[in-house]
Amino acid sequence: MKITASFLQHFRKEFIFPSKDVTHFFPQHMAKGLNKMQRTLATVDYVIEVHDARIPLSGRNRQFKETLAVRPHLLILNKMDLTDLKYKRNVIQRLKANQGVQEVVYTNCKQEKSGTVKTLLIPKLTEVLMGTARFHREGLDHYNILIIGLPNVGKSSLINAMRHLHSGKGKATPVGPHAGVTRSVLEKIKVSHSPLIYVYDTPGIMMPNIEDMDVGMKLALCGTLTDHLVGYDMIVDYLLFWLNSHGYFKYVKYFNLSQPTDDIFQFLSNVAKLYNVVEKRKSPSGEYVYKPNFDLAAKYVLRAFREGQLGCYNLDEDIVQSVTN
Ligand SMILES: Nc1nc2c(ncn2[C@@H]2O[C@H](COP(=O)(O)OP(=O)(O)OP(=O)(O)O)[C@@H](O)[C@H]2O)c(=O)[nH]1
Repeated sequence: MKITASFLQHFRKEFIFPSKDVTHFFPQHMAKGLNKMQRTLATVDYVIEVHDARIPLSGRNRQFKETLAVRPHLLILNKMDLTDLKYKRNVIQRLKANQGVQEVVYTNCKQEKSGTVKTLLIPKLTEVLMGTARFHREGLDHYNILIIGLPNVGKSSLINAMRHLHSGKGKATPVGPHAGVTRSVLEKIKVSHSPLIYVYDTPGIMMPNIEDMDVGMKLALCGTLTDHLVGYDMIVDYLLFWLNSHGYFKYVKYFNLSQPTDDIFQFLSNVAKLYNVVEKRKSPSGEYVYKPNFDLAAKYVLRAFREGQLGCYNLDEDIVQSVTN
């Protein structure tokens, strides 16, 4: 069966990504954060940028340098448990060659049992800190680090994992599945004794860089934008398009379908039936009609994707391949 690209067919020409609306929900929150960040910078030695490993090349805000006046040296690609690691080497090469990143570390901050923060991040951080010029903070016995990144990429989870590693203390920075959870006041947390490293509790939230619709939809798929502003069914339609056009059909079995489909309405109807999210309504003639709840069905699909149930993907795999081939 030939799977066509439904998203392209239906929307590419007519659909303009609602980037303004989507990013407008952040301004107050982000403006405050930026203000705080800028005031904090005088006492910051180093900036760590966190990004989602499923979109290693898309959506990063490259204005970090101007906004923060400190160059982020270390890029953390978090949620490595959800990405396709066969592209890891090429992604790192590409980031270093084309995006001016000096160091890249992959982490999984959700299941820190896997030890990525302890075994990969802390040693790398120590190494880069030792080799970094300290500007006006020369001679001080401790390092201050500011963590920045787009909403929902795992900044608070990273701080919690570092805090836990060092002190055995549990969660203190709020973590949530939706974009824009962190709001608290800046506080310093000790995350390493030797060298003495502190991390600012409130991670800096940056505006995503939505270059085009593909990038916007990938950001939405990873939960970096506000779902309801983009539209649940729209995000799922993009997901279906992406999976089909890359030949990934794990979703067929997961949602009990008989075959792949590029029809978003048929797909969501099936999911709605499977999860029993069908509304019963009385028609004007008195008969009952059953209407699938597309929004709820789409939420189930998104949750499955974001938990890795539909497979682990690098949504930038085309860009990575186009460079390395
Ligand atoms: N699978 C997986 N999920 C993660 C990982 N790190 C964080 N998460 C989840 O991603 C979601 C967002 O995590 P947060 O730590 O709140 O992200 P944040 O960047 O601080 O979010 P904002 O406060 O919105 O900026 C939560 O549901 C976390 O449990 C990871 O490495 N793997």
